[in-house]
Amino acid sequence: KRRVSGQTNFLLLYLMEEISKLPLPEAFLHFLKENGLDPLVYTATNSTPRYIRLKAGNEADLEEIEAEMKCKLEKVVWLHGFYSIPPDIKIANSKAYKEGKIYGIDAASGAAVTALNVSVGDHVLDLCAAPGAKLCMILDILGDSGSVTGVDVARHRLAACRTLVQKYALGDRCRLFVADGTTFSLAPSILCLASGSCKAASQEKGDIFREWKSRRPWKERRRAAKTRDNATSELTARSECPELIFYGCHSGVVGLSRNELYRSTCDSEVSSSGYDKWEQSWWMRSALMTGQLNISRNLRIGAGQLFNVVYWMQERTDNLTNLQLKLLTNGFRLLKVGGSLVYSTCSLTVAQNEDVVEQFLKENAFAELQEIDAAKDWPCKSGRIPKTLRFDPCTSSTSGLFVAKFIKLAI
Ligand SMILES: C[S@@+](CC[C@H](N)C(=O)[O-])C[C@H]1O[C@@H](n2cnc3c(N)ncnc32)[C@H](O)[C@@H]1O
Repeated sequence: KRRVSGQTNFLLLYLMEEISKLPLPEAFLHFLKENGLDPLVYTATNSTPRYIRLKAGNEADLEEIEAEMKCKLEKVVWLHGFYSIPPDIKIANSKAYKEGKIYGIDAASGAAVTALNVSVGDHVLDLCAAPGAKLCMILDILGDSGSVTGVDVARHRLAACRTLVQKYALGDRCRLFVADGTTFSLAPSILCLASGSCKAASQEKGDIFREWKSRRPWKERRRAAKTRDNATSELTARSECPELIFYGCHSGVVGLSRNELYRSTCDSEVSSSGYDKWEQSWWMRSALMTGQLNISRNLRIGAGQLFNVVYWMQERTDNLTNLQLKLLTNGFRLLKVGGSLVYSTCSLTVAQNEDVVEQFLKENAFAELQEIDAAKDWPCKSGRIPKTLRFDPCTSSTSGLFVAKFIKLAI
């Protein structure tokens, strides 16, 4: 069985190799041109290095890690704590990875987190958090302060994120909700816990959150399953009932009653008790651009479908643009006045990036684009809107990313 699947893989690789030698279809080249994209993004052989981040406190083990992985960890000079390794090196089997000393995260993603400028004590909201590379980096920077709320609509992906924060022992100040980010509306619970009135109220009730355990009591599991059932049957139920799948002992959840935790935030409260920082990242390139890549290659086999596919791409792009706008708008609502948010996508299209930013600024008078000071030494260029950034995969040696940073001026 193993031999057959090995032969199939070999055949597939061979076919992909042969297909990639064919020229890209005209309509696809036109699409790339409209978006200012170099076709090399799709035709060049992938030599982008892999990046790892050394978890804070493990700097002294660098040589030992290199010896064990049998490769040099090249310091990324423009990004603190990041190292590059050749693309063929697998980190998953290394001792350093298993012990949680290193984790894989693209340098451009690391730059997006750096742009957020997380400071001690910040309460950060990470919308679209799974699988959690950025969330881990934020928790690592925060150390023994603040909190991070991670939200993702895909339960299995957020479960992987939970495994990650536990593996890296970063979960103390983290809570994870399966929820629709377009309607999520819970303030950082740590603020509620800090206020004496909430504490007193929670002590009066029996139904309070105790220390998180992977094995939940039967009553709680049944309640979670019920929430899940509702969530799959109705979108509104999913958005209105976030499912808490993990919380650390200092995340502010322990000691709260369910009512307190699930109390929605009204706009007037947000100005003082909303999130300090907010990060939203999007996987458009894997969902859309890779789709385009595969499709474009398939098209070379069946060019007759070209127009259907271009139409499909357009329709899909429109839907995604609307969803991104909704996510941005809701996240901005939960942000404290004076707080900042970073919006990043791995899409390289104008529709998913500059168009979303432009529309968002039009609809939100109190949002202002901010210069990302740290970026002056980064291998990126300006997006079509000043102050936005683009990491081009061809020139930045990263997987590519668009980054925009906003500040909330008022409510
Ligand atoms: C590129 S991934 C995010 C990567 C992540 N920030 C990281 O650094 O590892 C995009 C995520 O958005 C999530 N997502 C899509 N639609 C969403 C929605 N409406 N609300 C919340 N999350 C959503 C997907 O499930 C997916 O996990």
